This record gives sequence, structure tokens and C-alpha cells, in this order.
Amino acid sequence: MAKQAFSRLGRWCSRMFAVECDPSSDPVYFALTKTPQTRQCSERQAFEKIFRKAKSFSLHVCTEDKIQRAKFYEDIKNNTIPGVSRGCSVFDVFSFHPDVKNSALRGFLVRGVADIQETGLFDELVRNPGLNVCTYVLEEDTEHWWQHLWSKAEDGRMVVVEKYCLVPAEKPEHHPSTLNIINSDVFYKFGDACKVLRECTKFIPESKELLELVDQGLPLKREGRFPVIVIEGLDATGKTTLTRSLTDTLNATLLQSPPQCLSPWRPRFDSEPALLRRAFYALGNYITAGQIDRASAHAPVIVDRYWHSTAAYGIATAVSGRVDNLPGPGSEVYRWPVDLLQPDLVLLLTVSPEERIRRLRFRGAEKTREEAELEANDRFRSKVEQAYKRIEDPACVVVDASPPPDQVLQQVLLLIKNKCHL
Ligand SMILES: Nc1nc2c(ncn2[C@@H]2O[C@H](COP(=O)(O)OP(=O)(O)OP(=O)(O)O)[C@@H](O)[C@H]2O)c(=O)[nH]1
Ligand SMILES: Nc1ncnc2c1ncn2[C@@H]1O[C@H](COP(=O)(O)OP(=O)(O)O)[C@@H](O)[C@H]1O
Repeated sequence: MAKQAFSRLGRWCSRMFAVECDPSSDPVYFALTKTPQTRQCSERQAFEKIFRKAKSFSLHVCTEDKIQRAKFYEDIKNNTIPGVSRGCSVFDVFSFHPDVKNSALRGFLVRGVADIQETGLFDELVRNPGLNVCTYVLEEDTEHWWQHLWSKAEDGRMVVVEKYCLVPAEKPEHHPSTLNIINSDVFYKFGDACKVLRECTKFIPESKELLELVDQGLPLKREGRFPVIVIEGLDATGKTTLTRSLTDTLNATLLQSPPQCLSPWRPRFDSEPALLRRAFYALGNYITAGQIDRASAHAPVIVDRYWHSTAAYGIATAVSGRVDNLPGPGSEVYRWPVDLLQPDLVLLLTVSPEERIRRLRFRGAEKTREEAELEANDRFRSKVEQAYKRIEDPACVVVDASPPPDQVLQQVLLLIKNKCHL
């Protein structure tokens, strides 16, 4: 067991390690090296900011099984690990190769635990072989901080199988949370989303029924000749109101994503980790694409949310810390999926945060977990808004939706006339 664990852990060598103590500032970055480097007194504060003097444990979820990793990470993050909740600080951490796609392993640092043996960490490790636990110790003689990787030996004892010296390092070009977006936080192909849903049938049997709903012959190019207009925007920007009045005025067909047929499963997937939530919404977009293809043969089609929502919420959820940690405009994460039917026009409704809150209160509707997050967290909301505006091919056209409903409708009808010749 130790040998197998060691070989799996071995790929961690010469990686970087980032600790996110404060989401409003950059993480503290360290290089993991096999041999201690000469200490600079200026580095002292990097260590004291993270480790103080107390022992600290970093819990890395390191398994090839994406589903297990996503579920375990969420479960552990949202509950407390037995014996470590009292007075401990918990920070997000990333172990990664700088600027290498798909190299980031998310985990978190629990600081201030008296002794690792006292906690439930080792029991968790035994129950979840894919889980790896590290401790951080200051070696008094060399005054260096070391990361010790633990694993379970054949005789059942926990042993240190590898150790790396921590050296403060410069921040890499890309925030580590942006490295795994493609196919872990956002899906750009139908098959990739289906793969995740297929793998989770073991603990979400409903996924099998979902997969049967999707027509395997997905429409890439639209056969229909009528325009397709998507209305996007944060909740309470007026999408439902506008899509209904547009549908009446244009004698159009109103569709939405996720489509009605997925409603029975939505609460379940909204409560699942981001990986599964995103696969569910991606699947919803492909089912809606089939409906758009058929409907646009007979009349104009208005769609309430589509790919922009899926990608914007996925990217904003994945990228931690500041808004400027988002991948820059033009990044491949903002591109349209090659196999998803494209609309003719995407309108992004925007209102001021104050007006949105006023409308939300007035409407009093219940919120998804992400909508609650939008309220509580300006930074998350700004990341969603920025991501919406960076998505390409087609990019969205921003509409000021703060005027009264009839004025917004007239403004949008003019836009549709100019862009779609309707
Ligand atoms: N439709 C959609 N919703 C998503 C997606 N990803 C996350 N969500 C969440 O679902 C919420 C929207 O749910 P909807 O069913 O579209 O309800 P809605 O009435 O359009 O929401 P409002 O914007 O409040 O009108 C979003 O605010 C997100 O919290 C996605 O890909 N598509
Ligand atoms: N242009 C507008 N001006 C003022 N209030 C509006 C406008 N559009 C919608 N509302 C009101 O704001 C609330 C949210 O509108 P809704 O269409 O449900 O937004 P969304 O579908 O984007 O969540 C509703 O109570 C609605 O009556």
C-alpha cells in the first residue's frame, strides 16, 4: 500500500503550493523542493502568515476519479473533519504545476490542530484511499518548513512517505484555480458532460434517465430558418418578464434551459458538487438545442438562458479570489462548444445591483444555492457578469434593463430588427 501510495504521490514533486488565506488578495505561493534553499529573512512573513507556529495539516484530495474527488472535497469542505473544528482556520490550497492545464489539485489547509493523530484525518484516509494528507512542520535546526506526505503502511500505521521543503515563490501567470476549468468546471462537448453523468449513476441513479432523454443525433447546424434569440442575465434582471412579452409580440416559441423535462431532477443536481451541477446544465443546453432546432422551422424562438449562463456560472464558481483572477478575454474557456447549436442573438440584461435587489425582494422567489451566493458575494456576482461579457461566438449584446418593462421591450425589438431582420 505504501509503495502504491508513494508512486501516486511521487507526481507531486517540483510542484507549487498556493494557500488562499484571504479571497480578496493573492494566495501565498510556495515551491516544493527536495533540498532546502538558502533562507532569506524576508521570506519569514510568508511562513508566519500561513503557519504561525502551530502544526498545520493540508488535506489534498488526490484521486484520478473526478467524481469521488468532487464529492469528497465538497463533503469535507462543508462539514467539519472530526476533531479539527474547534478554533481551527481553514484555507483553500492548490497543489499544481505553474501554468500547466489540468495540473491543479484542490485541497485545504486546516491550521491549529494540536496533533494529527487526534483527528479523524487518518480514519478518513483509510476510508478514502484517494485522499492524501500532508502536515507542515518547522524543523528547528534548519529553520525550514517541510511538507510531510502521509500514507498508510502495510501494517496499518500511518507513515511519512515523502517530504518537500517549502520555498516562498513568485505568483505564476495564471491563478491555479483557472487551470482545470475545461471539463472539470465547464464542459465544451456533449460527450464530456455525458461521461460525468454516466460515472455518477452509481450514486445518482436518476442520471441514467437523464442520459436517455438526450437525442444522440444532436443538431449542430440549424435546419430552421426563423431567428433564435437568447435572453441572459442574473436573476431578477427581467428575463422572465421580457421573454414572455417578446414571445407574444413576435408570435414566437418560448424555450428555456434547462428545459421543463429536466425540472424533476434539478433540485437534486443543484445540491451536488459543481462538477455534477455543470454537467447537468450542459446536458440541459443540448436538450434545449434539439427543441430550438425543431421550433425554429416554424417560428422565431426566444430562449430563457442557454450556454452563456452555464459557462458564466461555471467559470465564476471555479475561479477563486479576485475578479482579475478570471482568465483574460480571448481565453479558450470563453469559446462556444463545437457541438452546441448557436443562436442568432444573445441579449444580456443588466441592471444596477440595488435595482436587482429591489426586484428580487419584490418578487420574493426562492433562490438556488448560486443565487444566494450572488446576494452574499459581490465578488462572485462580478465574476459572473465579467464571464458573461467575455464569452464569444456569439458574444452577448448588453441591454440596460432598468427602464420600465415596455421600454425595455421596445429597445429589444429594435435590436432584434436590426440584427435579425425580423
Ligand atoms: N438556466 C441555468 N441556470 C443555471 C445554470 N447554472 C447555474 N444556474 C443557476 O440557476 C439559476 C437560474 O435558474 P432558472 O431556472 O433559470 O430561473 P430563472 O427564473 O431564470 O432565474 P431568474 O434569473 O431568477 O429568473 C441561476 O441564477 C443559477 O443560480 C445554467 O447553466 N443554466
Ligand atoms: N423592466 C422592469 N422594471 C421594473 N421591474 C421589472 C422589470 N422587469 C421585471 N421586473 C420585475 O422584477 C422582478 C423580476 O423579474 P423577472 O422577469 O422574474 O426576472 P428574472 O426572470 O431575470 O429573474 C419581477 O417582480 C418583475 O415584475
